[in-house]
Amino acid sequence: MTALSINLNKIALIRNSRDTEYPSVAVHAARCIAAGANGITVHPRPDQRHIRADDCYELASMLNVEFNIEGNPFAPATKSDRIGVSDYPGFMEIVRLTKPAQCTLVPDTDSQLTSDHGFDLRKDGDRIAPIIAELQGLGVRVSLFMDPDPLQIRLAKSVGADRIELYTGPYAEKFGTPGQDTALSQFISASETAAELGLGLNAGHDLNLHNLFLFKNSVRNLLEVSIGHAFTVDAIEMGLDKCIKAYLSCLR
Ligand SMILES: CC(=O)[C@@H](O)[C@H](O)COP(=O)(O)O
Ligand SMILES: NCC(=O)COP(=O)(O)O
Repeated sequence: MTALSINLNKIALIRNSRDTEYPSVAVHAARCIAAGANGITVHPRPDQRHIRADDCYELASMLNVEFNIEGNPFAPATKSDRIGVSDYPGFMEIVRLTKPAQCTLVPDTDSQLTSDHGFDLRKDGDRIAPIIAELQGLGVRVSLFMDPDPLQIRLAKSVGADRIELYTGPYAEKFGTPGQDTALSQFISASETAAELGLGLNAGHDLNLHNLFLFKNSVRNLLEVSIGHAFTVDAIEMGLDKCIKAYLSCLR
């Protein structure tokens, strides 16, 4: 079964647009879980534009499903500019304090609009390896955000990752166009490389109710998808419970 992990970034984005605690990220997480979500994902960025360090602490204290924290391991500590909002202690400090089931390392720069590429481990492998070892020493499963590049996936294995998360933006972009099958074939071969190496396979970014079923039924051994952007809009249109069930039905 492929686990559905709901990314709550966009709920936090709405919350942060006013000086209020509504909507509560924790309450929304509980509602997603009650509706059948298998996990919760957050991506605390240094500017705390959406998910804050405080959200991570609260979620870590309450979740009874897999908690996946995504981010750049080199993201530095920053000062909060909002009254009542804690400073951002640095990505690795958040993970040390919360010890989630899984940490997905993502090579985002601090100013990026969103995540839009995987690691280049030829460049970053040497400095990522000790971080992976530290997290695993804390009992945290480590996944690396990767492009569907077999060479890079082999390097992910060599630096000790437990899993990779395939960045599915390029697949989503080509879905429904003449380039769809070529794009998908890259992810299929990447999944076969991961399976050959014994790397667990996750996937995420721009997955939705239109493109998820084909992806899930094309790649091998997909363990988890993390979905937030499209899910949030779909839930507004369909209702949360119905939306969770619609996404789960794509994963059966
Ligand atoms: C790593 C990834 O693809 C997403 O999980 C990421 O969290 C999206 O970040 P934003 O929600 O800030 O666009
Ligand atoms: N890792 C992908 C994720 O958590 C959510 O990505 P998106 O569905 O918001 O594009």
